[in-house]
Amino acid sequence: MKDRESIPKATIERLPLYYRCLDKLANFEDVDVVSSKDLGGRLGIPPTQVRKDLSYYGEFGRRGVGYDVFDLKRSVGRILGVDEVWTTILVGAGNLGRALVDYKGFEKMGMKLVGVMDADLSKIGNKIGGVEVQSIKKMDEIVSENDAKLGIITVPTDAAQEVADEMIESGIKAIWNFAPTRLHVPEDVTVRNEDLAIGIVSLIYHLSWKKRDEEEGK
Ligand SMILES: NC(=O)c1ccc[n+]([C@@H]2O[C@H](COP(=O)([O-])OP(=O)(O)OC[C@H]3O[C@@H](n4cnc5c(N)ncnc54)[C@H](O)[C@@H]3O)[C@@H](O)[C@H]2O)c1
Repeated sequence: MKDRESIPKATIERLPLYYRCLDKLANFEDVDVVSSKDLGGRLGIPPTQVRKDLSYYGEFGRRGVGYDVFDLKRSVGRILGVDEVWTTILVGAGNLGRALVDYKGFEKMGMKLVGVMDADLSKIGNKIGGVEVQSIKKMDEIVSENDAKLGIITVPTDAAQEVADEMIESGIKAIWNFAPTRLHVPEDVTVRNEDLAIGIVSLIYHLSWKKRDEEEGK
């Protein structure tokens, strides 16, 4: 494997796409061998890019034959770390929190939800996606009992930093943040911000410029 620091961020972000596609090929389409052209074609990624991305991590597949789907899925899974179970907590059992807890697809990516917490007393004891909502006061206990390292934040913006601080204090090392705000965290904590509004606004931007061009007869 190449020096980890030299691997482009874009390559790392494509790995989960390869993994999901390989999982589909192996488990739902019974495909044994796949070429970089076919794998890339399914994802809209040029085959040269597929080969380059994988080459950062070693030698996979055989020239002229392709990749063994099962082997490559296992290798990419290992590279990503999704072959392990990552115990996870979620804070904020509201609309978005509920939707995320209900989605079972994350389990395939190694995520195991061990606790859902909220500050609203009326929500404590309710079950969402089969998981009982617990008090935010139980965070330390839940994190240490389950050795949780991953935290998901689905609270309103003004509560996000406070929740992040509590998570870090209790031992969480990676945060998936859905609140549209920048979190301040120590260097050894990784944050991924998922700002859903950015996606829709960028679509609206394109629609709006197309409309303006049409109005001007361009
Ligand atoms: N709902 C969506 O589709 C959506 C889309 C984009 C972004 N978001 C963002 O996700 C976050 C949640 O949105 P939502 O629609 O689910 O809100 P919501 O109001 O339905 O849920 C928020 C939950 O957080 C809990 N909460 C508030 N403060 C807390 C604290 N200090 N500790 C623990 N729990 C606390 C509330 O009791 C509530 O259950 C917001 O930051 C929002 O901007 C939501």
